[in-house]
Amino acid sequence: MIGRLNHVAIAVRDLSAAAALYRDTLGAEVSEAVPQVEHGVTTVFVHLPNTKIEFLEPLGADSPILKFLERNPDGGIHHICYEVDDILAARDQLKANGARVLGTGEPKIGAHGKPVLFLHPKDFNGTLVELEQA
Ligand SMILES: CC[C@H](C(=O)O)C(=O)SCCNC(=O)CCNC(=O)[C@H](O)C(C)(C)COP(=O)(O)OP(=O)(O)OC[C@H]1O[C@@H](n2cnc3c(N)ncnc32)[C@H](O)[C@@H]1OP(=O)(O)O
Ligand SMILES: [Co+2]
Repeated sequence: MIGRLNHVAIAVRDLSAAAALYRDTLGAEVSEAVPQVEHGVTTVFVHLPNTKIEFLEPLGADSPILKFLERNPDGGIHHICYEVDDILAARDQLKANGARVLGTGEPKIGAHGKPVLFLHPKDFNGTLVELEQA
C-alpha cells in the first residue's frame, strides 16, 4: 500500500525563521510560504534530493497544530507523509482493518494539489501519518 516517503513535516511557531535556518545555515532549497486556509496552516517546503521537509505554522484560531505546539513549544516533527496509488482504496482497506481516518474520512486537496488523508497517531506508533495520492 504505502510507497515513497513524500515528506516529513515539522511544526514551528516562526515559519520565516525556520525557512531562513534551513536556507542560510543548512544551504537548502526553500520554497515561499503558502497559506493553506482549508488546512489551518501555512507551509514552506524544503526540497531535498530524496524527499521534502514540510514546515507548518498555525494559520487561524482553529489550526489543528496549535495544541501540538503547546505540547512542543520549540516545535517538532509533526507527521510523515507516504504516497499511495489509490487513496480511496487505501482508506477503505485501512478502515476495514480498524484504523481511524481523521476528519470526515473524505480526502482534502493538500499542498501539492493531490488528495490527502490523515491517520490517527495512536494507531501508528504515536506518529501522525498522512497519505497523499501519488
Ligand atoms: C496543507 C496540507 C499539508 C500537506 O501535507 O498537504 C498538511 O500536512 S496539513 C497538516 C495539518 N493538518 C493536520 O495535521 C490534520 C490532521 N491532524 C489532526 O486532525 C490533529 O492534529 C490530531 C487529531 C492528530 C491531533 O489534534 P490535537 O492535538 O488537537 O488532539 P489531541 O490533543 O486530542 O491529541 C490526541 C492524542 O494524539 C497525540 N497527538 C496529537 N498530535 C500528534 C502528532 N502530530 N504526533 C503524535 N501524536 C500526536 C496527542 O498527544 C494526544 O495523545 P494523548 O496521549 O492522548 O495525550
Ligand atoms: Co503534510
